Amino acid sequence: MIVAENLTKRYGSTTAVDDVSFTVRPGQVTGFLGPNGAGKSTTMRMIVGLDAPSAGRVSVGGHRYTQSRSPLTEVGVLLDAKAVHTGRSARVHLRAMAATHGIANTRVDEVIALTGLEAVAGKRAGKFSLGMGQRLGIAAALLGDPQTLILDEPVNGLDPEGVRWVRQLVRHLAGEGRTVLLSSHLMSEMSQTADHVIVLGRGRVIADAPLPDLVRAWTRNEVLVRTPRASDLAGALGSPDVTVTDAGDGGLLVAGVSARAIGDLAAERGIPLHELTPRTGSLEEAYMALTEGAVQYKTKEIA
Ligand SMILES: Nc1ncnc2c1ncn2[C@@H]1O[C@H](COP(=O)(O)OP(=O)(O)OP(=O)(O)O)[C@@H](O)[C@H]1O
Repeated sequence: MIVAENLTKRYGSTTAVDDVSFTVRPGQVTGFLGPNGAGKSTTMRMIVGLDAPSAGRVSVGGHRYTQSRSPLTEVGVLLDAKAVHTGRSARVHLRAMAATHGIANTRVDEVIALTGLEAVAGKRAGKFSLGMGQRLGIAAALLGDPQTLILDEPVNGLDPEGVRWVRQLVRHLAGEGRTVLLSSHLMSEMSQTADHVIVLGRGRVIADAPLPDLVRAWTRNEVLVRTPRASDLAGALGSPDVTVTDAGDGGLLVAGVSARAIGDLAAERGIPLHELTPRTGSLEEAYMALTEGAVQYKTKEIA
């Protein structure tokens, strides 16, 4: 369990993390989301003691990470995959890490196999591609078989097979009862991976909820309807709670009423339906709505 209480980090006049409190629970994958510069990495660095909070506190497994006698076996961390780039081979790098914690070389071989690095384990890690470096960072995080995993953008640079592997891995680890905190900007990936999400915006927590609840709260369910009598159906649906918009190509997007109710109404009025498709909102839509006012680096809308 990770517990942050009123965590704050200031760099000069910039407040990178502003009075942030949250709990990351075991047995589930918690996604850590937010626009660029929202404070995710800074928060993660404070969790593992790489940055000292300006105010507040954070504990992992009931105590401060820096007070841990055996950090590698308690918390697996992937913060900056580039930080592992080294003149040593991947295997030697992992063995050196393992030696500091009395971890056997057989475990090094295990994590090399688990992360698909066997073919390149003898090569200099400094020559690794982005994806290989990322796999090595994940191997290092798993080395001590830790109860808690903190992974900052673990799928960055991975190929589709690697992305899927990370998803399956973290779901498996959470299924074993571990605590997993994972950041990513890839919303479709996050929606398949996380059970719970914490969203930061300009250094503050702007959402902390189970993923399905967040999507439900910040998106609206719509129904795509196609009928040759669109204006008749739109008229029949007319009510202050229902919005009907033209979806083009003879289609209507209807919000505020279920697909079943639309189907029943159409049948009652003898209006033929050619399509009736419920559309549930996505995490990406929810995220965009939620962070609209918290995006620091806005891009120009492409017409
Ligand atoms: N060492 C530092 N010195 C000064 N400012 C910093 C430092 N580290 C981070 N910041 C600032 O703190 C804010 C939060 O940055 P942080 O890297 O934590 O955001 P993030 O959510 O991880 O962003 P990204 O998604 O781009 O990785 C930013 O405004 C950043 O410029």
